Amino acid sequence: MNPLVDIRQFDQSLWLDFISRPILIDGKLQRRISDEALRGVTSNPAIFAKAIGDSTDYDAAIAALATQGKTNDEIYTSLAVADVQHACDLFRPLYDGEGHGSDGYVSLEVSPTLVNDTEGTITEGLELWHAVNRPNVMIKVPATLEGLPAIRRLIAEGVNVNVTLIFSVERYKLVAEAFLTGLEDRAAAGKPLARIDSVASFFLSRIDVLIDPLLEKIAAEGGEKGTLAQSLVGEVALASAKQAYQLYKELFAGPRWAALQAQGAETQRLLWASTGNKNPKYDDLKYVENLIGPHTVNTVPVETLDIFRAKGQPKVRLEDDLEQAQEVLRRLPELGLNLEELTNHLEVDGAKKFNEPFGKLMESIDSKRQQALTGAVAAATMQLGQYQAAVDAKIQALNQQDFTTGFWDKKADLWVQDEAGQASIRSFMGWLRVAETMVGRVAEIEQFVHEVKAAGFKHVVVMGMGGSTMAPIVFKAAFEQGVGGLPMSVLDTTDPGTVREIEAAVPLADTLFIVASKSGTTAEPLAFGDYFYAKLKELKGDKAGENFVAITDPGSKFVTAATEQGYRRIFLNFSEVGGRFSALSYFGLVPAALYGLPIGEMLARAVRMMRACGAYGPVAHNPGLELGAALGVLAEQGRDKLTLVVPDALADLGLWLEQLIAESTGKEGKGILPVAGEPLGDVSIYGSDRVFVYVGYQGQADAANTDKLRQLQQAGHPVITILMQDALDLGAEFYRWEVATAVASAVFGINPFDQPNVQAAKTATDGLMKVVETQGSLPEKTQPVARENGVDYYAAVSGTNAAEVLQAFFAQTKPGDFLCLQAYLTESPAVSASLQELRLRVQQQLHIATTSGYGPRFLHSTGQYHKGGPDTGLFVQFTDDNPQDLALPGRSYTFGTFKNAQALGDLEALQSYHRRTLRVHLGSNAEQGLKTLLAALPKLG
Ligand SMILES: O=P(O)(O)OC[C@H]1O[C@](O)(CO)[C@@H](O)[C@@H]1O
Ligand SMILES: O=C[C@H](O)[C@H](O)COP(=O)(O)O
Repeated sequence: MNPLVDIRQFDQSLWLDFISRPILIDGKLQRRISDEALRGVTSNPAIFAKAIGDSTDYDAAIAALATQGKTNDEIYTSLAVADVQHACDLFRPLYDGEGHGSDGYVSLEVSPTLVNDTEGTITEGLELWHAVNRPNVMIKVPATLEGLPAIRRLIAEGVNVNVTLIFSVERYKLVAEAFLTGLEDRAAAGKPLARIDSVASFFLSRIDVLIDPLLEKIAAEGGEKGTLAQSLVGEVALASAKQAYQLYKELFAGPRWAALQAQGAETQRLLWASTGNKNPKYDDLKYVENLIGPHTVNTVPVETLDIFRAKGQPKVRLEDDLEQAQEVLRRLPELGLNLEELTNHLEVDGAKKFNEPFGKLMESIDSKRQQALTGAVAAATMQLGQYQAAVDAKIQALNQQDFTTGFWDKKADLWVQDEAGQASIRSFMGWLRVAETMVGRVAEIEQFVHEVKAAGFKHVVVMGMGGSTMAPIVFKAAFEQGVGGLPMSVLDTTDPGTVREIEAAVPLADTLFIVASKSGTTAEPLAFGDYFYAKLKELKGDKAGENFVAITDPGSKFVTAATEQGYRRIFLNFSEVGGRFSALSYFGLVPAALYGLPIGEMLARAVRMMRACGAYGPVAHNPGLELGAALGVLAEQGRDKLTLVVPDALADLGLWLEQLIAESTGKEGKGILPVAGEPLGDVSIYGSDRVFVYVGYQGQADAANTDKLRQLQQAGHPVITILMQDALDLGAEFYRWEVATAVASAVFGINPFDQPNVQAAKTATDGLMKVVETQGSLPEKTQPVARENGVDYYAAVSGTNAAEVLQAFFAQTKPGDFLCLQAYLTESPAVSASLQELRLRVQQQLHIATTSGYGPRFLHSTGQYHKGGPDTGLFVQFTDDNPQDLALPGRSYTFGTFKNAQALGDLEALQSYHRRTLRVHLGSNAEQGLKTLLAALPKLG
């Protein structure tokens, strides 16, 4: 038995007189709707003042909006509208359902400053109606004399209206009249009347709060009047309500109403407001239990609702003792109390009660806004030596050309001149403002996180390739798991050993799997999804889908598949945001929020960087443009190896930057090669093809790196330093680097948003997989040139043993070349250490840049540069026997075969571009095989 539910049998609807972002996010409001028959929500300026002004819940959003240049009013409206929209969406099933009974509404009030302004109320009422853009919002308009014509007009416009601040039966009559006339105006204009709902909010406790002390004073004076006054104490509000209800019954009967009703009109129900008891002498449920009657609403504060749940006695009482109620109102004048005058006072006071907290709220928003505007983005120090003049000239030229304005206007001719290229560029510029859009989606994502935790999930696995998983990889390394977050793993390889490791490490039944693929067609994430879905099916049968979430573009085939498989949630990203530019969209933010990171703050920092980059008006220095111009000019002058130096915790930032820069710029034989994970060595080992970029933290000494960088700079190498305040600045840095990459691409005259040469490897892999499907295995096309100690060497160079082949392969090196290690192996500290050693030896002996990546991850990242960039790479591919291979459910091949096909396909692609390649097959033990190779490696150079 729950009184909150039982009250429904008396046709009274309970609404909640409160709203705040936390109750929207943490599932509390949803639970009240689903479990406790809550049927609507009302807000008012004082409620928002409490929710926004007295908490830090909205601070990140305020900062982001302030940075966008919004005024205090705009910030308030944006926050309130977002909450009301969110609540409307929670009530939407009720509103749309058969038993809606004119419920499912959320009310939003016009500014309390408009209480005596008819035109202002109409304008703002319509603005809010359009801004919320939900059929189940009610716009709250005060029942002042100036409010009445606004009510009529808004109703005629088809806006649902909650008339607030009604304190007397007389005024209620005028309110109902405004409603009826509004409907008649609408009918006369030939517009439909159905589903235009309105409530008349009659304020109760405030009446007693005003009148009781007056009555008590008279009572204290004694005599007959005193006795009468004593008998009326605490009775006036309820008596007014009862009389109003009788009037309601009269007004919504008879021919006038029948004519409107025939056209589908609904009555304007009475809503009991101000029903939280304010007098400790009274029962807490005084304004709830006594006002239960058919076709009425009571909007109840949280505390009162909880008391009613605990001990409420629902029963129709609204028409009890009607005569006595009349008597109460009739006899007041005998005591010299003029109810009309008194309630006028309540009206003035009511406006004040909303205006004062609203004013304080605006002051608090103002100070938070000012504070946000003082925040600066991390400065980039550029020590460019002999290149400084050329870079400055480029920046000046870009500024003269007003590049920043053109950039924000999406002028594609800043990059390429052909029409098809320009159209493609324009269609991928959604990332420019995606952070702004996501500011408005933070609450939705946080609500999802609560839902996931409430459902008992203990772990998250994000599965995808390239841009769909890079940001989560960075977050996991740069941040500790956040308070209230879930442990997170990322799967971005078809390597069976890694798949097994992840499977063994997570509690399968309690793990949420996120399949992230923009296109929804990338082979790897679909395979990961199939694999773990089959595992979950074994555990949970038809409920397997509960453990799966998709992030993909609208309309992708994957949307259909995920829907059919009953995925818990499908987040639709934005087709105009490309994979490597998607860190600040659902792809980065959903995993970040599940991991417990404050995504609102991260977005606020990103928006701050947007502002610095000219998103909201001209800027003297655009940090993204300046970095991009420097990188572009330096690359054109031969400094095309962007050597990233970072403290340990930021090591994985290199993976993200590698994809962004290499996949965007590495085409048409041009590009910037990101070199990540190469420890800094002696000045003497570096060629004149390097630019060093240090990304670290302010105030955190990193002497080993900074000393070496100083020496490099003194030796004439360009050095760029960016110092973040903390890891949350990654939001800003993602944005800075995205702009810089786009600008550097403009310097090269290329389209940064396509990846034409990635396809070559995919096509070759697809061809090989067809062979696997028909013949059962991959074709073995070539023989090794050398085979030694269980390790096979495949190359175009000749040699009779490992050392000779390695010698001959590396003998092809020219200054300005780079070594690229491609490891299609299970990632492990031992494998990584051997790869590092190989890099180090080559770097020290041949003085070339070295890169290293695990396959197939890099195929969706630096793979573009390998084939599309300049022909300066020496590629060493490592494969093994996949000793721990795994079958792929419903397919004729294993993860291992799939990975082998990817390796072989890419090798074919590299060779078709005449790249210098060496494939080393390490046999059954990759760790041992790498050591064997290192032992065989002769002195180079
Ligand atoms: O998100 P999707 O469509 O699965 O693509 C994954 C990755 O593959 C690429 O398209 C390259 O193959 C990347 O640009 C992208 O980030
Ligand atoms: O919608 C109505 C108002 O929000 C509310 O009931 C005001 O109540 P109060 O008198 O407790 O402020």
